This record gives sequence, C-alpha cells and structure tokens, in this order.
Amino acid sequence: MSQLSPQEQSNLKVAHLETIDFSKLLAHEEAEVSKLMSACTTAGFFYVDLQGQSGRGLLEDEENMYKTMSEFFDQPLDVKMKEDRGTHKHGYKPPGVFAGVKTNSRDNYETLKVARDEMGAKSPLLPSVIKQHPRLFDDFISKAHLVTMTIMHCLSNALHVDATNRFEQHHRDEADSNTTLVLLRYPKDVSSTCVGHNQHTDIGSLTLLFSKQWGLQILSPETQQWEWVAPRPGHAIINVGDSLRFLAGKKLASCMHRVVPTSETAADHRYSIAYFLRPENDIEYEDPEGHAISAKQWHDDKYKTFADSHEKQAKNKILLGGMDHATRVGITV
Ligand SMILES: O=C(O)CCC(=O)C(=O)O
Ligand SMILES: [Fe+2]
Repeated sequence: MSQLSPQEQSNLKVAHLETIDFSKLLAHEEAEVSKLMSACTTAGFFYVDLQGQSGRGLLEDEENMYKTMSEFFDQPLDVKMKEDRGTHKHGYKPPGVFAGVKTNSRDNYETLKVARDEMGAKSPLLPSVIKQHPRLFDDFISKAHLVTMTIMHCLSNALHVDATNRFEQHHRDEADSNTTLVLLRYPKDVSSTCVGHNQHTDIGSLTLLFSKQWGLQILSPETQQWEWVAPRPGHAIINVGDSLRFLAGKKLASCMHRVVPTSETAADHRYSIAYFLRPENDIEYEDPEGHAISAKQWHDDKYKTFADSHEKQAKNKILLGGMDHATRVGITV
C-alpha cells in the first residue's frame, strides 16, 4: 500500500521549503543565518526544526495546546460567543466572518485569540479557558516570541540594518502592538457556503504556525502555482508578513497562502495554531499606494478587507500586501 498522502498524490506539487535549525540560529551560526536569508528572500516561507534542546519545550506545549483547543471549541456556539469581543485581537470569532477560499463563499474557521499584552498583564478579560491554563498560554507565547524575535535579530544582522532601525527596535516589549496568539479550528461539518481560508498575505512581521493536518497551500513565487505545505512533526512553519516586508524595503518576500478543504475535511476538524508577531502599533511604513501608514492602521484596514466580498477584495491591493492580482485571476480551489 502506498505511504503517500492524497495530497502528495494530487496534481499539485508539495512545496520544497528550506528547513532552519532553531538551535543553530540561536547560536548565530553563520551557515544557518545564510539559509534563513535565502528562505526569506525567495518564498518567505520555511520550516523551523524545534527538536533540539532549545525548541523542544514549544513542541510539548503544542501538544497540550491541541487538547485545550478541543476543550474550548467543543463547547456549544452560544457558550463560545460569550468570548466574542468584537475585535481582531482578542477572544472568539465564529466561522463565516471573512471571505472564504472559494468565490462567493465565506470562511470555514473559528478562532480564539489571546493577545500577548493581555496575557502578560493577566487581564481579567481573558477567556476562562485561558484562566484555567495560565502556565500553558504564558509559556507558549514566551517561547513562540523567542523563536520569532531570534529570527528578527538574525535578519537585522544579515541585512546590516543600522542600530536605530533594527527590526527588534520596532518590536519592543514596552510598546503597544497587535501581537496575538490565534487558535484556529476548521469545523468538519462542511457547508457549501463556508469553505476554507481565503488567499492572503499575513499582516504582521512573522507568523509561527503549527498544524498536523494538510490543507495549507502557498502560491509558488517561481511557478505561480498553488503548492501544498506538508505538515512536519517537530517543526513550525514560519512566514514573513507584510509589515516585515515593508520594514525591509521589500527585500524580504511575503508569500500568498490559503487553506483548502481536503479529503479529510468531512471527517475531522482541522486544528492550527498561529503566533502572529506584529510590530509596534505606532511605527509607520509605506503602504502599497506609497502613503505613510501606521502598523495599527494597516492591521485594521486589512482585517476590514478580509471581511469584504471577493468582488470588493479584488478592487484594491491590501489582501496581497500590494502585490499584483493579475497572475492569480482564475486560480480556483
Ligand atoms: O490554518 C492555517 O494553516 C493557516 C492560517 C493562516 O494562514 C492565518 O491565519 O493567517
Ligand atoms: Fe496566514
């Protein structure tokens, strides 16, 4: 019997992404930093191997997080809706709020968001599931923050960014930011109106993502074809978002991606965990139209676009971080 998954046997390729060893990056090993630069200037999507001493703790937290996620998401909708705070930074979002992956569909994922600042402040507004597992959420956020900030440090070095503009200087602990941990579940009961997660580039600086299940695809910058991102145990997937691409003067690549239904979708919920490292709210960069915009405004504008219809989304360049739509027209699920 074949060991290949249905995705590996499908007519779409599995993406060849670079693998970076987190322990080597933490030790600032030159060859690893070169690999990181190569990944960030091509696809802007790569695996980080966390199986060494310094990453293992995050992998253990990943396992515990899935358990906590099913505990929360298995509750009735009206209970989960009590955690809906009507913001994109905190609390619950039901499926259907944003555009979906298929033309005219809505999204098929629910989320629970935990902002880094509220977690740090032990805010009374935190959802009860988080108050029940404070150690897990605290540890997960600290470890994911260390991984992403280590990458920022290495990228500042590799790009010879001057001291005042180093990427770390735009991600200081004391400043307000929209850095948030987002837990996602794609419910198995698929409808025709709610499908997957629409194509987009990420808003922030870096995204650290875990999922054990297929569904994620990137648009290959080389071939302009959708390719599967294979789940790899022991690894996180990291990608560059709009904010870091803008801060780096577009020297780094931010890749378009989406989540599509698979042959498993009808039988199993799909879980993913995303840590969105975002810059300080007040920093400014140039938007795709060449106007100065704050990181906070870019975040808010882009979330508004996520909720728009596909027709409206096609009328501006926000969804794809200013990159052209032209080559993507006609690519369907
Ligand atoms: O669920 C996933 O695998 C990806 C989610 C994603 O791209 C996002 O939330 O920005
Ligand atoms: Fe994303």
